[in-house]
Amino acid sequence: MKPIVVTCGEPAGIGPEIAAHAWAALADSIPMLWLGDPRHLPAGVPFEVVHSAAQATQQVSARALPVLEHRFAATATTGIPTAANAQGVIDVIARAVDLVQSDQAAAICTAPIHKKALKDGANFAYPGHTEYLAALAGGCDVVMMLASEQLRVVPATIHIALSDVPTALTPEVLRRTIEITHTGLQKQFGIAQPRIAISGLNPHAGEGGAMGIEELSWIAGLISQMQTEGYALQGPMPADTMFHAAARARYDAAIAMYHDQALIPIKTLDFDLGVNVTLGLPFIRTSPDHGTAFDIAGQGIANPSSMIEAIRLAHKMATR
Ligand SMILES: NC(=O)c1ccc[n+]([C@@H]2O[C@H](COP(=O)([O-])OP(=O)(O)OC[C@H]3O[C@@H](n4cnc5c(N)ncnc54)[C@H](O)[C@@H]3O)[C@@H](O)[C@H]2O)c1
Ligand SMILES: N[C@H](C(=O)O)[C@H](O)COP(=O)(O)O
Repeated sequence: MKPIVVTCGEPAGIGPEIAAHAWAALADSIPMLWLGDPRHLPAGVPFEVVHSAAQATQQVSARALPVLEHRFAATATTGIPTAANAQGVIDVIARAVDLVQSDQAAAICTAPIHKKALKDGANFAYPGHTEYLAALAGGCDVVMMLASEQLRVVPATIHIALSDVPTALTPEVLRRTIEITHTGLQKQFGIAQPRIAISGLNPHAGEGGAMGIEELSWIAGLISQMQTEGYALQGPMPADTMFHAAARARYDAAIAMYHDQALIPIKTLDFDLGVNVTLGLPFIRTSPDHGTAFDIAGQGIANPSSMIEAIRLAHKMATR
């Protein structure tokens, strides 16, 4: 099987150490290839430089972390991003996409990036991996899903200011989010008839127009229309009461209207095991659900569980 390519992410963050832990946990079962600068790996991690994805064999993996070297401008200081390294972080993501699109790798698992460090250091034009990967894939429509055993959530708008949400959230955007989520649940999660719950935008889903009008003016109508087209949808539901255990049992994924409405419930329920999956790409991409954690980088205390789950899920999707 082709390896899962794991990007280094921000070298000043916890990405390199959790990738090393993930290799130690998964080396027997999942071939992986770390793409980055070996100078950024924690001291003592056994690694072996390979020159192509094909060389990242199970035999190599059994004795060391296979590394496809990507030379960065500088070494890294844990907890403090180096501006000169920002372009390397961006280039590694693009190189990983090349590997998967040329069929040399089975999937991509990205370690966390620090968005502001990339913007400050290299004028990175994208607010996150999700948007950058969509551009690298030729400008396809994508959605960001965070998934765990307990919950799958998708925000209809992603990395934008809260004040921009009501304008950015249009019937076209919500329809596309529902369509991509539905297809992703079928193809990547193997759910034949996905049930999708959709939140309202306003408190109490607008409470009949008393607390906002978007639910009445178009969200409910779009949901009804798409139900007649065969989608198994519920909503608009008040966001505050759609994430308790009994409610979660009634759907396969929840679509919320903005970033925190979707991500607070899953990171509260399952921060250690949540996985970020981009749906709509022509290749598989997963990521841990947490960020660069500068406050604990280099201390050996970062929990690798979300990274391990992200690699496992990428492998499961690739072999489905
Ligand atoms: N996939 C990604 O690239 C990704 C995901 C989320 C956040 N980010 C970025 O990461 C940067 C920092 O974001 P943040 O501070 O909001 O969130 P964060 O997830 O980096 O940290 C939040 C808190 O959780 C702790 N934490 C995070 N991961 C942990 C782990 N594996 N083990 C133990 N504790 C852990 C941190 O120490 C911190 O206290 C931002 O630039 C953000 O955009 C990137
Ligand atoms: N929005 C995500 C989160 O808060 O977990 C995170 O920033 C990752 O986004 P990308 O995968 O687009 O970098």
